Amino acid sequence: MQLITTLSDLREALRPARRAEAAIGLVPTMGYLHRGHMTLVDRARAENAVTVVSIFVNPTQFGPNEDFAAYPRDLDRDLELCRAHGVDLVFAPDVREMYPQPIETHVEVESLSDLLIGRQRPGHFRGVATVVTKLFNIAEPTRAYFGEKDFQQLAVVRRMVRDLSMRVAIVGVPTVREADGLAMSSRNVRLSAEERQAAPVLHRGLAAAAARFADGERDVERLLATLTATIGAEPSIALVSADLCDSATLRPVERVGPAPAVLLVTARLGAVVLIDQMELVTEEGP
Ligand SMILES: Nc1ncnc2c1ncn2[C@@H]1O[C@H](COP(=O)(O)OP(=O)(O)OP(=O)(O)O)[C@@H](O)[C@H]1O
Ligand SMILES: CC(C)(CO)[C@@H](O)C(=O)[O-]
Ligand code: BAL
Repeated sequence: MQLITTLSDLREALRPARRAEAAIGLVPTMGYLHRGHMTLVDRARAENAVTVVSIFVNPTQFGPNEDFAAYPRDLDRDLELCRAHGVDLVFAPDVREMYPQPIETHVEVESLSDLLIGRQRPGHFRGVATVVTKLFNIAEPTRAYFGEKDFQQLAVVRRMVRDLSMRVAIVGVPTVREADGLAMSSRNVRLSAEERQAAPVLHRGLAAAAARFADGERDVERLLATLTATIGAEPSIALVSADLCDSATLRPVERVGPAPAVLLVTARLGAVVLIDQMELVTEEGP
């Protein structure tokens, strides 16, 4: 496995694969890797000749009062995990390498970036779409892997790739959870013991609403009431948002079905903001 920190070195390292027309899988991350990331890596390894993991805490997707500085980082531990999972190249540039001067060109998916998390984090998805475009231009992957945990981000990336005719195939990977249901996330390490104890209620709320849906409930207000009441029973959690949206457009739905819908939740536990999601798909399917 090779650790690469410059754009030119990554392009050079990928030259043999490109000459051989070998498939390149890219897993973009912000590091502090966990089993959720490694499911993306394992998928990339299974489907490509070369697997690249990028580790870059992208400053342009964090707002002024967000946790860029506090975001967990441990490159040595990340490299050990990547080595153990057979990653070929780890691309871990510093901010100066990715942004040698302030950039004036931005990518933004208009219809998907200012609602839901985009309303809570103005400019976030412009930062995400722009840095992912840079990563795609640098690595020129055959496939790129993103988690369904960041459901809105995945929708933004899919729409960007479609709109800009990018040649990369986007692969969505289901959310990986702890045994108690909490979605694995780098930010979980910042939870206090009490907050960690309370955090699984996010998943419990989603599961309770999904169970009502499976029992035939199609009324959006009732499904959201189940979600919010379950989470609201946990006093140490501040619910930021709970939405039931069309999975493709992320617009609120009046009733669920037949198009797939998704429950999206954001909550604050002390200084940590966590997100989670759960899709609701009717038997009729899409
Ligand atoms: N539990 C998980 N299951 C599936 N994919 C995940 C999971 N956690 C992260 N990912 C995916 O890994 C990629 C990198 O995410 P990132 O590095 O931001 O980690 P993270 O765990 O989402 O951290 P945080 O949410 O705290 O920023 C993203 O595509 C993300 O959706
Ligand atoms: C996709 C990504 C690596 C872009 O910085 C980040 O948003 C993330 O880790 O989800
Ligand atoms: N996966 C989350 C990326 C962020 O919070 O910036």
